[in-house]
Amino acid sequence: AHKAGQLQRLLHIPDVKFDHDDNQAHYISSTKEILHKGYIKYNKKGQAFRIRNPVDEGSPQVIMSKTYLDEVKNAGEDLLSFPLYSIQSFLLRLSGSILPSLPASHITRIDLNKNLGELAPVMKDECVETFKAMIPPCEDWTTLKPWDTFLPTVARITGRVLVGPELCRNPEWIGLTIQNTQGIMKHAMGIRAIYPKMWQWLAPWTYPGRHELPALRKRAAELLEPVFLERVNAKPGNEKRRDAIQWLIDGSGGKPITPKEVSDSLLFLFMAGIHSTSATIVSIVYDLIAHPEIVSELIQEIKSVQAESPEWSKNSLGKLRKMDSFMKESQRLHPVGLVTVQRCTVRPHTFSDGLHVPANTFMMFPTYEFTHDPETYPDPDKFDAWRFYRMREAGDPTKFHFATVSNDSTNFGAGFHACPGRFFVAHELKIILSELLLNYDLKFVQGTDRPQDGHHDFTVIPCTQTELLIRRKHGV
Ligand code: HEM
Repeated sequence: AHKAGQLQRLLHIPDVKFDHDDNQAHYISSTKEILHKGYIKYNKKGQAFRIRNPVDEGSPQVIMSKTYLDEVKNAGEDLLSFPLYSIQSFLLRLSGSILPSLPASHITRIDLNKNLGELAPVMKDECVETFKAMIPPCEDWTTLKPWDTFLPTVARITGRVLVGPELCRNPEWIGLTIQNTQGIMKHAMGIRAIYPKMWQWLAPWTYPGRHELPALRKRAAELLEPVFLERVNAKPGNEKRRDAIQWLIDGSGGKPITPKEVSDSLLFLFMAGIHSTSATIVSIVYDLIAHPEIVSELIQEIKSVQAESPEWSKNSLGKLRKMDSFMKESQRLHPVGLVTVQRCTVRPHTFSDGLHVPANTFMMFPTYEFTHDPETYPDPDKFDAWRFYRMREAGDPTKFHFATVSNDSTNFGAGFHACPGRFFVAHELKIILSELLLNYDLKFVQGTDRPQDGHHDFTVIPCTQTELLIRRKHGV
């Protein structure tokens, strides 16, 4: 009854389907086609459309046109909620998972961003150390799987900034953060496989995997506890550490806070940050190798910036304008998701043009289509490394940065919830790329073909199996 109910309430929104093989598997492998079809047929005319939700048949998804973006950005949390979307779509309250953490988003938005400049040299040191451990120091070509190299690199650099040197290199901590991210997906699927929607509420009592995520969270809190106690018991005059543990403790405003609360917030940040950044750098590396003509210009830019300021800072990283443009173009062509700005309606709502959506509706925007619309990005399928560099030079130099969000550039979301980690990501990627470009040569094992992305539902995954050849540059 529930299933029919929600669908019934959305029947006034046109649905878009496959002309043939309109089945679950086709949705999971080819959502991109459906989004394109609906974008052309409805979104371009300012209308929303509805598509099947392959993992939750009872909750169709509404794909909004750009004309609704400002209204969605301005809507309060009591009307359109991002945390509620995550809770409902990943069944977070049923699997024993962490929940979206407001304090974690807050300290990323405020404290991490305030400290970015000072953290840049620390991030570079961690990158150099990780490369030493991961890449053979050989001046002959050796093979390397970029996913297996850059996932740990990103985990360590991000970890260094979020949890400091003690935990960021602790293999058990790193393992827990990865298992937590994977476990959330696994258990949402597990619960859906066992229970029809109307019986899912039983999962916290009867689902066989219900103890896994809580046990993992408990262990993470135990690992954090000694570091946590050191911080809370530190003498008042001691210099404070610059990391998320400290900011979360300080942000509690003197209210008692437990290691578990802090470690849950940290697990949330690792979930938001590691996989997305790793996938992005792997795509960037593939594009770098596929377009060797841009390498020397990038190296020249790094060297001229470093000649003025040898140590990375907010200012010097900001001067890597060509690199910034190249990164944004790579993300435009190879994003980590086809849709962003996912929201769930808390109560029924009627938009200003009369579109009515009931409570509990999943809505989202087709970012891939926005960033491949020839009216906004001429020749949209062409890789043009300096596209955004030229837009900055010709137009407004404060716009079109990698970390800029606008109604034409929504890979980091939009409005209040737009990714607060995006400025950090821009720094991290520039530091990793500079290290690679200055010290290593790279090429594909066979030919020069860039590996294709994988697609699963709305997720885009760069090929994790491709092998590259790498060698240390002579004499560096
Ligand atoms: C390339 C890497 C990344 C991408 C593509 C990405 C993308 C996104 C997107 C699309 C959202 C949702 C925005 C919206 O719906 O309006 C988001 C939210 C968020 N991201 Fe990122 N992100 C990345 C890396 C990171 C990192 C490294 C961190 C932390 C250090 C982070 C922390 C967060 C947090 C805390 C939120 C929730 C914000 C809120 O609810 O207000 N992200 N991110």
